[in-house]
Amino acid sequence: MGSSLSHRPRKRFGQNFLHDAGIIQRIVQAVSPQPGQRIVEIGPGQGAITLPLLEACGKLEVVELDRDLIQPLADRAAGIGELIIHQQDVLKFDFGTLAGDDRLRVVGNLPYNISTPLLFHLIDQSPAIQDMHFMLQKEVVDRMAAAPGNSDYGRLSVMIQYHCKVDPLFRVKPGAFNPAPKVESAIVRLTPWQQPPARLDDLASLSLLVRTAFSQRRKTLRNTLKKLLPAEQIEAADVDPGVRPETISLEQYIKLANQLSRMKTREH
Ligand SMILES: C[S@@+](CC[C@H](N)C(=O)[O-])C[C@H]1O[C@@H](n2cnc3c(N)ncnc32)[C@H](O)[C@@H]1O
Repeated sequence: MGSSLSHRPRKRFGQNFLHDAGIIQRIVQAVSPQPGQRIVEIGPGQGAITLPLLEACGKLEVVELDRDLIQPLADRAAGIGELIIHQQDVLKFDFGTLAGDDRLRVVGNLPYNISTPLLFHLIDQSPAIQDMHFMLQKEVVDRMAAAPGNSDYGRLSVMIQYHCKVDPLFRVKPGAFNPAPKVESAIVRLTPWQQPPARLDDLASLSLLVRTAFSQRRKTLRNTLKKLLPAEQIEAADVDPGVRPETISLEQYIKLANQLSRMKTREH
């Protein structure tokens, strides 16, 4: 245990360790781990959430990049339950290799510097996931949960909401961590939809369209989507080409994406 206590948090790994027992308890209660469930934790660090999760479910897999944290973590888990540690970069981790029969539950106080690419990496695998509970920068949670018309509404909102139901749970103050981050944090629950919210012909079209639309938030769709979808095609999807990207709902983006797929098919 001595070596873990002397570990100096590493900024490049986004290490802000949770020490507030009340917050740790609230997170574990929100996850509500049950014996036998397949749970994977991203970035266990010194085990703040890992150990109570392990205690509740008896077996846990974790993905941690920092080699120096592995042995102290294994030592702490000894006698509590079966902890399987993958010393790897989670952005390259194939969650499919963990797949048994039940869908995975994913938990993590995420390194904030990789949170957006990590969310996109995970939603690609969402059919294999039952739910995810994450600590993130509060502002990222606000963007994930934002509705059309809100200034936080953007690419992250549309793409996450296409895959998952987003439930912001509670806020966490910087003082709950060591070292304290500069920003406020929040816990969010993401539950992948069993059925997509509307019929989408292909995900690549939605992704391209949303990225292009929000590349210039202040311009109208007519202007930003010019090279992808002419105004009459936007109208054909029942969307007004004269409006800005932040006013378009997920269902409307799906209609536009289907229009784009149809055009691509016609061109080939
Ligand atoms: C914010 S800390 C959280 C630590 C611990 N779960 C806690 O709540 O105290 C983020 C953790 O993710 C790990 N990490 C950073 N980048 C990672 C990556 N690319 N893949 C896996 N783990 C990573 C860090 O080493 C660190 O342990």
